[in-house]
Amino acid sequence: MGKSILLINGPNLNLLGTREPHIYGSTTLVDVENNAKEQAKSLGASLETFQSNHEGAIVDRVQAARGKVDGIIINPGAYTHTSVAIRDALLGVAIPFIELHVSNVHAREPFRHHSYFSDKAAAIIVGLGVYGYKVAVEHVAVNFKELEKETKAAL
Ligand SMILES: O=C1C[C@@](O)(C(=O)O)C[C@@H](O)[C@@H]1O
Repeated sequence: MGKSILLINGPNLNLLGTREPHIYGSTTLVDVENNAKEQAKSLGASLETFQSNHEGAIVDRVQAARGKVDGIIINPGAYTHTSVAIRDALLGVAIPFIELHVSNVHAREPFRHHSYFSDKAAAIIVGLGVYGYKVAVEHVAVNFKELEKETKAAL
């Protein structure tokens, strides 16, 4: 059966395409989400999208995914650097996730260098622009089962 994927974008990513385009590019979130859905479909997977500027709403959405989703792709936006609550939600539902950043956070302000997600993420994608979403969808749709097996074997 095809994978079920949840794509979550955090605060201010609704402004993608218009927000600081020199950093985040000119593709809008609607384009990113539609492309991701089409791509998932072409790989035999299904993909739902969620964007919120509110930490608790993201926690609620992650909790609602419990038992229903094979993998989460999350760009937590600024919550990357602050949110123990979203980290705990992801660990609580035990769904493997990919952490994604459009920009290379490590080449930016020092406060962006720390992430509450990276040590628990199955993979981290930074600095590929919106192309990162394409890589993430392909990885979850095609490779995630293999990855789970490898991770379990290594434990
Ligand atoms: O909102 C964002 C977007 C971001 O997650 C990125 O996609 O590059 C990087 C974060 O530091 C920032 O707060």
